[in-house]
Amino acid sequence: MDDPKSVDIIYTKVDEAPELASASFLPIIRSFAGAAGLNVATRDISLAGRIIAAFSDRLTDAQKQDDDLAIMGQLVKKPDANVIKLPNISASVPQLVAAVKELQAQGYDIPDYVDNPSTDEERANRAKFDAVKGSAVNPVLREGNSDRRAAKAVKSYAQNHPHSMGTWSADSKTRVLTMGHDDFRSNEVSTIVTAEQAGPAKIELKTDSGNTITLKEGYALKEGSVVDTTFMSVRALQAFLKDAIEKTKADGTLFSLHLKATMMKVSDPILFGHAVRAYLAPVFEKHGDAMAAAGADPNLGLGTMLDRLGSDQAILDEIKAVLNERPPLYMVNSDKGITNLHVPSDVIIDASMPSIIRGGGKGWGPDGKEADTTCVIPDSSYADVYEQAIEDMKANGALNPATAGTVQNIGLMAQKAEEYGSHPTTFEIPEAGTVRLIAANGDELSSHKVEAGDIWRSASTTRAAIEDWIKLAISRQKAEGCEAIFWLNADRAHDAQLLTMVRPALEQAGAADRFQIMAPGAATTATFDTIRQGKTSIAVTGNVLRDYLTDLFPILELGTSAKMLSIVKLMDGGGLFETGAGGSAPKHVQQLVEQNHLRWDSLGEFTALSESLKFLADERNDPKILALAEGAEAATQAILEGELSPGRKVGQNDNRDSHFHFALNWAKALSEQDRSPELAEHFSQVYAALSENRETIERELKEGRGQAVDLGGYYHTDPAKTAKVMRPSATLNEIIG
Ligand SMILES: NC(=O)C1=CN([C@@H]2O[C@H](COP(=O)(O)OP(=O)(O)OC[C@H]3O[C@@H](n4cnc5c(N)ncnc54)[C@H](OP(=O)(O)O)[C@@H]3O)[C@@H](O)[C@H]2O)C=CC1
Ligand SMILES: O=C(O)CCC(=O)C(=O)O
Ligand SMILES: [Mg+2]
Repeated sequence: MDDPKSVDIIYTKVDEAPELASASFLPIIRSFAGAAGLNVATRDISLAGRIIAAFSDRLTDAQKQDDDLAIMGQLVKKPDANVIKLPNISASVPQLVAAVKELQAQGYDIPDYVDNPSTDEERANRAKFDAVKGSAVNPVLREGNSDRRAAKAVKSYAQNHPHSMGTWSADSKTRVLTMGHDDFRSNEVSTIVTAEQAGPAKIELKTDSGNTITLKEGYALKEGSVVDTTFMSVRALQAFLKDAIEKTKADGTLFSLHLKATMMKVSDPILFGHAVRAYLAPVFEKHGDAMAAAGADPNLGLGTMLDRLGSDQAILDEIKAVLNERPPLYMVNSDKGITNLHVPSDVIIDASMPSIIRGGGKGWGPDGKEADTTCVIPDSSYADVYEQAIEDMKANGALNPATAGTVQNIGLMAQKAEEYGSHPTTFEIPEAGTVRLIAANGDELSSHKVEAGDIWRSASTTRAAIEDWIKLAISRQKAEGCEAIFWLNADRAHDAQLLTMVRPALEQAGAADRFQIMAPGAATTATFDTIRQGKTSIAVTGNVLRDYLTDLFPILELGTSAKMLSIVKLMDGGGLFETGAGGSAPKHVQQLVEQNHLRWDSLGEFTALSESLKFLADERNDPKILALAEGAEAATQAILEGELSPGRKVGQNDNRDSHFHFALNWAKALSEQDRSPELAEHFSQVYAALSENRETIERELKEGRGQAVDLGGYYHTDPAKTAKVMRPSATLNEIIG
């Protein structure tokens, strides 16, 4: 890491496909920004980097790393923060275990991840792993609300080059099943913290056997925060899952479960485990003890269970038999036999449901064929969005990306808003009793009667975050002048509290007539109606729907959420520019390793880069930086118009080729602008060198395509090996260098 005093932009170091792309693209950015005197530094928020930082006390000096995530957590609260954030792995336990294994093999003294820690040391290590697990990065960096939309050029490109869509038929058997009672949605209690109640609250379980267990002390509640508590009844969940399996069997569809085990890292792995247990119920009934003894924990997924059962043929045969008689499972990879229930983080609802909807309601079955799918979404808080989307497809057919309008999103995300901030206050209840949330002044804010195994949680959202979100919505609606809907349900406890702030704020701003307020299901139908007419709608939503909708609509409109502009206006004045709205595409890494082709599209990085530079230019009133920003925008446009984005197959252009063309067009634009004669002079030389050597560079970039490559690791790759693969053109490197 460079001298922090001279850092202008932080570009995050992450994992998987986006990190491979950075190996090629970041040297180009640094070279171009360097010409304007800017220093682009990196901070490591990768899974491997976070593990190394957490256990640095056990490592050699050469292996140690700073806790870059903690440093960035401070940075985003400073007014001059300017961060380009790429997607990083939010690790499930199987991913975490694999990363640890890889680091150990590379000579790092990282302890094993222990399922059931029994000594103080194991418990201390486990606490460190728990902090690294799941969506551990985004909540720390996202100190602002979210503004996600497709840039105009990106949207019109998608309309002119529509991606493939599956066909929907009115008699598709695909549907959503959700609980609708005894779940998080129906048990929710919500309140706004008063001045007297503010301060450290307490969460207590008074057991039916007469004991008091303190689940949490020092739960900091601020005046004006909306605080929710709720729980999922495990008894109702088990009955629901049993029934869902039977209904799926009767329908003759695939069984698929959709959760967010990464972002809801405490609750959703438990829900996932219940689903695995329900699906394999006959095996657990017969062999429960032997499976527990082997560590075949359903929360970790069928994949880990099968590994741990090793060669226990009797149980393995039994599992096989049950898989055969149950409804067929929706497959993550039917060639490799990886099911929906194998790894909790393989089926992430924000990406998995849109993919089914884009595909005409189809999923892949164990026979490698497409089939209608029953989509099991246990909690009913947001399930009706997907239900209504499916109904809309059945009634009106697939969305046409050539003519569809667009949905933008303004999401309430700042300061660990809503459910995504609830991990430290989520508990699997050890014993039947009553859970109470008690404010600092002793007021009881909520009380829930629970049973052993129920999942209880509390989430809070600060008034400052809510007010900032409403302001952002008002200013974006003003800028677009289009339809804008607050996706809030007056009949849901939490939303009703938000509405007590939203309605007066809109009135006060004189904007009430420019916004509608609709429950999520109705808003879904209305929004599809709007975009089917080619118009724009702004969805103003809470944190979870921010996540869901910014994959759902982009995947239908653009084919992927990787192309989205994703801006987080930090509440303390800085800017966080996320690259796209999607994930880190593990399949793309596999293709690179096997065929030396990286189909990752860096359009998200391109648009984030110009936004970050624009922000900096504005802040410093610096024409040189503005020239860089506008040049980057022109280069992005040239990539789109020239159809220079990566293709899916080896032999086509890949990620590296697109970076070369980006550099070429960026240099061209800079050589032609008149904001900075100095930059024009410098980049006319760069442009001349790149264009004169174009054929050589293109040939060098394509050498070795089709052959397997070695990156020296998966989670912790070897920088020299990666650079060799991702920067194969000596000519380009020399010009850029
Ligand atoms: N902001 C963040 O930090 C986020 C992180 N994640 C993490 O990412 C990992 C993978 O998540 P997953 O849900 O599979 O999502 P991904 O977005 O990685 O994958 C879904 C599919 O989207 C397509 N895709 C995504 N990005 C691109 C791109 N830049 N160019 C071209 N195609 C793209 C790919 O389709 P195809 O294979 O057809 O080419 C890919 O397989 C997980 O570890 C998850 O926790 C997930 C979401 C956001
Ligand atoms: O933090 C994560 O795990 C994923 C984030 C995500 O999906 C999103 O913000 O859209
Ligand atoms: Mg998402």
